[in-house]
Amino acid sequence: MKSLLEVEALGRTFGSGKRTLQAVKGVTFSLAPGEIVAVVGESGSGKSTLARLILRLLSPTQGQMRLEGRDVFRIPLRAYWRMVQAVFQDPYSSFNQFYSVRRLLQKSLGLLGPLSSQEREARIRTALQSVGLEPEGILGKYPHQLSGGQRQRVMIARAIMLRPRLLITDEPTSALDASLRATVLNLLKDLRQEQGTSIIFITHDIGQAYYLSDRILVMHQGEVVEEGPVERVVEQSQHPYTKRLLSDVPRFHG
Ligand SMILES: Nc1ncnc2c1ncn2[C@@H]1O[C@H](COP(=O)(O)OP(=O)(O)OP(=O)(O)O)[C@@H](O)[C@H]1O
Repeated sequence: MKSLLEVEALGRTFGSGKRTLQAVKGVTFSLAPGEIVAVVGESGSGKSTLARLILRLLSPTQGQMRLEGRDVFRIPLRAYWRMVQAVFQDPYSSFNQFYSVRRLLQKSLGLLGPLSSQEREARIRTALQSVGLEPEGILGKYPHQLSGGQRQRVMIARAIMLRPRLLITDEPTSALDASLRATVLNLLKDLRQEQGTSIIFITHDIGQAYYLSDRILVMHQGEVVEEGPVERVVEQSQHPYTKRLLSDVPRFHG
């Protein structure tokens, strides 16, 4: 199958001289349309830097990326963000606190160009309902009036409202309790099923990666040390670092 995204020898260095830190090193992988790939690794392994590079919030110091065969850096940013959207772990810092939920969502819809007001309202309502939020109760509220779980779901609604080809999620369930966590994971599955969205699911939780993804990339100190179909990586991991990550998850023992 033709790839949606190809990432080739991607790298990012911070600082210079003795203080140089290579946060992402030579990362190469591709993502098929409708595929869910988990990126797992401990804190500091470079997962969020990789997400920011793919989203073009940060420039790489090495490597290339192609989206549907096109050099990513030749695609205008607005057009790129119509195709590639993200959900981060801390929605509070990503929202303008002075905007109501309605205004936040309308602003994002601006990326799609002119839409009729009925179309805008319909997209916003459908997106909120699909993350289990009642539009009437939430549209007039401001970020500080929402719970952490509600903010996280508004952020997911905002991303999926644009119907991106690729969704990057960075610890999207970290602010949620167990039942909402399951809701969000199932929502991501449905999104792939119904719209064929590809997903890069970043997590330190290998259990969630196992539940949701087709393939896993294991990152350690900026590099991908192991990659493969989820069952293979979990059941017959090759790299000592992956084995160590798995040994921290009680339910995978035996
Ligand atoms: N803007 C920056 N300037 C300098 N160093 C940075 C910057 N951003 C990230 N780093 C460093 O790059 C390394 C990788 O960080 P990154 O946030 O990508 O890891 P992570 O795997 O996402 O961790 P976490 O799970 O804690 O979010 C870390 O050592 C971090 O301190």
